[in-house]
Amino acid sequence: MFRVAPTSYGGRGCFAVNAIPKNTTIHHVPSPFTAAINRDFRKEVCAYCFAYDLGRAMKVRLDVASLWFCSEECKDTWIVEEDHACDSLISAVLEKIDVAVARARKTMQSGRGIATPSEEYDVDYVPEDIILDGSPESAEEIEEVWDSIAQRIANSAPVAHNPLKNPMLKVRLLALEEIEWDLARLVAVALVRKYIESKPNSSLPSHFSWTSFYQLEPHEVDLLARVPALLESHVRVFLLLLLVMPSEILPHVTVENVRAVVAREAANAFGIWQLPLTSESEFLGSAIFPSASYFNHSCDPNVIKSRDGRSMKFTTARDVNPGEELCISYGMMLDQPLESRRETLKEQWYFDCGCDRCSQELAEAGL
Ligand SMILES: C[S@@+](CC[C@H](N)C(=O)[O-])C[C@H]1O[C@@H](n2cnc3c(N)ncnc32)[C@H](O)[C@@H]1O
Repeated sequence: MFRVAPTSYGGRGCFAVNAIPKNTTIHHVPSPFTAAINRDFRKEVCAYCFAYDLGRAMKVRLDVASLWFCSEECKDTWIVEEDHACDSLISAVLEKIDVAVARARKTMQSGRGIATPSEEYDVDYVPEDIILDGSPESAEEIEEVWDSIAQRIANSAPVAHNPLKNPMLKVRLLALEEIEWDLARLVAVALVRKYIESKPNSSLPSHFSWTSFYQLEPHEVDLLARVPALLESHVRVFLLLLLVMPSEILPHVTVENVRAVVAREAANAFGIWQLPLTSESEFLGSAIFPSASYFNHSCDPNVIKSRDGRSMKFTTARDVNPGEELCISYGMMLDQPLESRRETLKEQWYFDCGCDRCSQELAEAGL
């Protein structure tokens, strides 16, 4: 129905191959490649269908990992579709992250100082001066920070059951901030998918494919230019994952792969919003649906995106001609005047909007 091809103004986009009538579902993605519910909502949002009941706690909890569900059915379906499809590694890694972070944060809060996050960590990679000094000012500085992290890791041999050499540093490292904790979960699931896809005879469905995810446009430099402090967060997430990931996934916990995820999460993730969607809806988390990330934004979109449970659906808002680009709206800014609309897009998605409506309004304003 549509194909992905280059646009004249903003990378690749989706173009109708044939005429498409209004109200046609042109794309449906059953489940995210990776997603994370924001920490504040973890107990209030179903980890399978993303239902949110005005702040009421979900009734059903998975025994391992901090995952709550609105029903036994959602829990059982999540176990089969998500966890079993990935050798039960998703629940295992989420549990390991949560135990390590929660324990380290408790230790920090209590001021007790020394913590032993887990006896089972078999790596002792943590560089001693990991708490970065200042913010990166250019792409080169970002490279330098990651190069130095990668080098130090390459130089420190993993030692099985090494006693923690610098326990306070590890506690500081593991006591992630809320958004880092969410990001660690999102990155961890992506790396589990990568590991599963790399196994011989892997039969993961295409929406779980790391290869497809990797083809998305990275936005690391844009993101760090806007929020430089996130570089330290990315490094902390990387080091945490090195410390907690199970041995079979550890080879995939590389600087390159972790950067690949955080760089693609920016500007490609879809918000998980409270439904029905209104300007008052709570922002519950983020999800990545790689095949849906090729839709560019238009301030006069011909496609409506909608979430149904954990799936995303894309439906034409009007009749579309063959060859016409299919565009969605990235956010709720369409009612705003030209200038503030363009500011929002620049601030949140890092681009100067090249859509027809903006071009026309810019020309009318003599800009
Ligand atoms: C989710 S991706 C869309 C697919 C992207 N064009 C690609 O090639 O991968 C979002 C990025 O596409 C570009 N983009 C999307 N809509 C645009 C628009 N209206 N004007 C200019 N660039 C746009 C921006 O670079 C934006 O950060």
